[in-house]
Amino acid sequence: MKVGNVVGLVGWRGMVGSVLMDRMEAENDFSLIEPIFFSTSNAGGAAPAMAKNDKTLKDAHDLDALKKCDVILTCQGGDYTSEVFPKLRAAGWKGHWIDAASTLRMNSDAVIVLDPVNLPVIQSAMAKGGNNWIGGNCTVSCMLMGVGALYKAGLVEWMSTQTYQAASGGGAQHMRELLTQFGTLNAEVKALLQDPKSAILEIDRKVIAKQRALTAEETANFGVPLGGSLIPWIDKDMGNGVSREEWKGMAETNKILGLGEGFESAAIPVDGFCVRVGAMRCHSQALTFKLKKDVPLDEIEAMIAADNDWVKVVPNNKEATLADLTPVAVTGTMTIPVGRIRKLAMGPEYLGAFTIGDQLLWGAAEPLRRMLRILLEA
Ligand SMILES: NC(=O)C1=CN([C@@H]2O[C@H](COP(=O)(O)OP(=O)(O)OC[C@H]3O[C@@H](n4cnc5c(N)ncnc54)[C@H](OP(=O)(O)O)[C@@H]3O)[C@@H](O)[C@H]2O)C=CC1
Ligand SMILES: N[C@@H](CC(=O)OP(=O)(O)O)C(=O)O
Repeated sequence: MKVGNVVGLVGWRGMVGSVLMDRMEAENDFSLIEPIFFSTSNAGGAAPAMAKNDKTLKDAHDLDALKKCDVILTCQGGDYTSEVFPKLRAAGWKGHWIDAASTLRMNSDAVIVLDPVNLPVIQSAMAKGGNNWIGGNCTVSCMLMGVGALYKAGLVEWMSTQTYQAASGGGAQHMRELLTQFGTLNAEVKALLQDPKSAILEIDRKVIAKQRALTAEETANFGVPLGGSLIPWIDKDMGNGVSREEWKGMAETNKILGLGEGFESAAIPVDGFCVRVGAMRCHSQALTFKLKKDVPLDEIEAMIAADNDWVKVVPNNKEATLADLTPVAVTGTMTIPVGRIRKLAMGPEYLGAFTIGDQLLWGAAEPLRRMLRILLEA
């Protein structure tokens, strides 16, 4: 059935929402829709420049206003989803709900959308009348954009991930906190740094003393210092030694691929450690695969490179890695580089790879934008 073009946009001025708006403008998506802009804080205020006929912000809690939309696209966060979505459905709204928050992801009537990887899963749900389309966890989406080819080819027996996740995953305040900490540490040793004869161990002593002395205010978001350190725990404690971010790795990877519970084929084991590092907005990850058979490296590289328009195989040498396989190189781009691809010492079925993605683009905004296009063009 043709989907109408009245699209309610909630959370459009947040960090994820702003990236989404930029991408929608760049891809001319607004030419296809009649946007209605919602706000949780400024109903009645002026909508942004992309508004067409309706130039006033609507109240994002006004069910009657929301019900007028054919599609609602929200980047407002999980609390908003938990509060508004059930009420809207209970009120009989049958429109399409596209959401960046994790709240509904594992519901049986929701699809985790990442169309370059799981268009068949999306199309099958659409054919059955599905109307809940949820963006995946950023780490999982970026990983599958990079190495989805190996899963599609049925080659993966299991995968282990070791992540290096950026501050942006926590939100805008976390990015600010990281930079503030870097500044504080630099200020602490500025004079010593300017003196080329100063002792590095004295600098080191002053830095660690300052890190340990950071106030509760200076670590309000991460809880402990991140500048010059790392945090090997992301998201909630599942109570069984696994962080929620690590749990999502297996749960969401399989759901995106249409494997495991509710599907015909068994889930593929995915496990590892998720670590917050002092990068700004790119999530990086080192991957270890146990393949089902020994496949030559050149075939693996060709398979990965041909999978989608955004993945880029980076030759496994130092020069190419430093040029193309860092968060600094990838930030703000749609490219998903996959490098350091090599067979590991454990045997010919063991494959290593390293991949990076901008967690606000492929990790959050882009799969939602593309889902909107899929609905509008159906
Ligand atoms: N950050 C991330 O990496 C990812 C986030 N997500 C999901 O997206 C949700 C939103 O995340 P994120 O975009 O980081 O959240 P933000 O905090 O940047 O924005 C969320 C909302 O906060 C309100 N807000 C209050 N003050 C400001 C301000 N100064 N500037 C902008 N907005 C403000 C806005 O609502 P209003 O206009 O109504 O006042 C805005 O829509 C998350 O809760 C999560 O569910 C998903 C994947 C990744
Ligand atoms: N948890 C991710 C960011 C995020 O929002 O994830 P999710 O969409 O799964 O809640 C991180 O901190 O890097």
